[in-house]
Amino acid sequence: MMNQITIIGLGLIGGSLGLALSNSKKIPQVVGYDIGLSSIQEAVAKGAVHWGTTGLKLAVEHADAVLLAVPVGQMKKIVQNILPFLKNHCIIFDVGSTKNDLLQELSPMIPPKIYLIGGHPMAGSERAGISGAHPYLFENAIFVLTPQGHSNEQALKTVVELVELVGAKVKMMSPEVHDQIVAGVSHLPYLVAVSLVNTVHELSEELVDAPLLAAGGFRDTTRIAGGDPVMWRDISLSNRDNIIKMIDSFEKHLAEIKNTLEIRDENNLIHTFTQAQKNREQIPITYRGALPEVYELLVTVPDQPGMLSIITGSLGNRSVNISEIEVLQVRENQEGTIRLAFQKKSDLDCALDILLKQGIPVKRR
Ligand SMILES: NC(=O)c1ccc[n+]([C@@H]2O[C@H](COP(=O)([O-])OP(=O)(O)OC[C@H]3O[C@@H](n4cnc5c(N)ncnc54)[C@H](O)[C@@H]3O)[C@@H](O)[C@H]2O)c1
Ligand SMILES: O=C(O)C(=O)C[C@]1(C(=O)O)C=C[C@@H](O)C=C1
Repeated sequence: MMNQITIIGLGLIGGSLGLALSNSKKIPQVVGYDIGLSSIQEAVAKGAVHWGTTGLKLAVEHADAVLLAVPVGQMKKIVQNILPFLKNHCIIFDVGSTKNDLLQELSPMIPPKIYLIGGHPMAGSERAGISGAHPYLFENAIFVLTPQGHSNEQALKTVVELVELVGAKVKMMSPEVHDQIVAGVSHLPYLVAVSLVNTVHELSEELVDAPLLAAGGFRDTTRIAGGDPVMWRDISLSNRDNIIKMIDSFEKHLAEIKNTLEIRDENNLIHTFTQAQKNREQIPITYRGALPEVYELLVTVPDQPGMLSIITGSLGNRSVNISEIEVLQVRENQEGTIRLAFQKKSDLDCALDILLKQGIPVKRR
């Protein structure tokens, strides 16, 4: 396929792509570059890259493709710095969360015989850095590609193959449409989560027990607020206009609910909530990016060391394949709940049987 891919930015996304590509054994040289020496060391130790360097020329001069996985605000500077070292027909492939501004900024810099293809994996996490990297992060995720002028058929085919190699599914669209959509499905949720966390913080200054009562609903709706502020600053500024439109729309919906409450309009409340319930059910469940179709169990376990390995060990011994594990414990030193998800119903049935026989409290979700 190609001999060398260089990943610039060995954080959550670069590290995860490196792990998936290295594990595939289809790319002889997966090379890493980062400004942080410790990220390079960890990436090499984890097997995300075959070797890494803080020397930019060394990192990219033999690369068939350079994968940019740094915050959006860093991309332009990096492209400027690597261009003099790239060989002809090298593909620059970025995975930034916004596309239109970024590609407009990068495109004029790209010389003939160098290709530029924009991409965005719709999978990630609130955890920044290589420590959160995972080889299966992109499994079944949608991976948007926004090829434009500085591409050709062969370069695009290569990038599609790379995306499929990491387990993701390609979706082509224009950078403009991509940015309009992610303003709603990704950027607005982050900003709402931020506002929610800060609102409850204010409340807790007055009512100190507020955090104690914050349970699943609060946790589920605010997880993303734990994301890296620098990454989100860059995303927010780069997709500013679309985000502002989405905030306007969100404010309108919230204002309608506020008004309905002020006039105590019971019917309208039911109408709005029912509509939301139906709309959420309509989100496709086939892909990981939306709501994955999984079979779930909730396991109640005492907060003791080793419980997770006892559970996973007993399921593993019987070849039950767990697709997701989530610790739902809200407070330390108390009984906690673990959510186990399976892709096959037969795995769920088997897990239920094994855990019940061990006297572990478990129920279907
Ligand atoms: N986190 C997500 O959920 C997610 C999902 C899809 C796409 N993205 C996009 O992927 C990109 C990377 O995000 P991430 O979550 O991996 O961030 P991260 O903070 O985990 O990793 C970024 C890495 O880039 C390095 N870096 C920063 N500036 C650099 C520079 N000038 N030169 C070399 N290395 C540099 C950092 O040291 C760090 O290791 C961003 O553009 C982000 O918008 C993120
Ligand atoms: O935290 C997650 O689960 C994510 O997938 C993060 C998420 C998202 O909003 O969906 C965040 C930003 C990226 O550009 C893509 C994905």
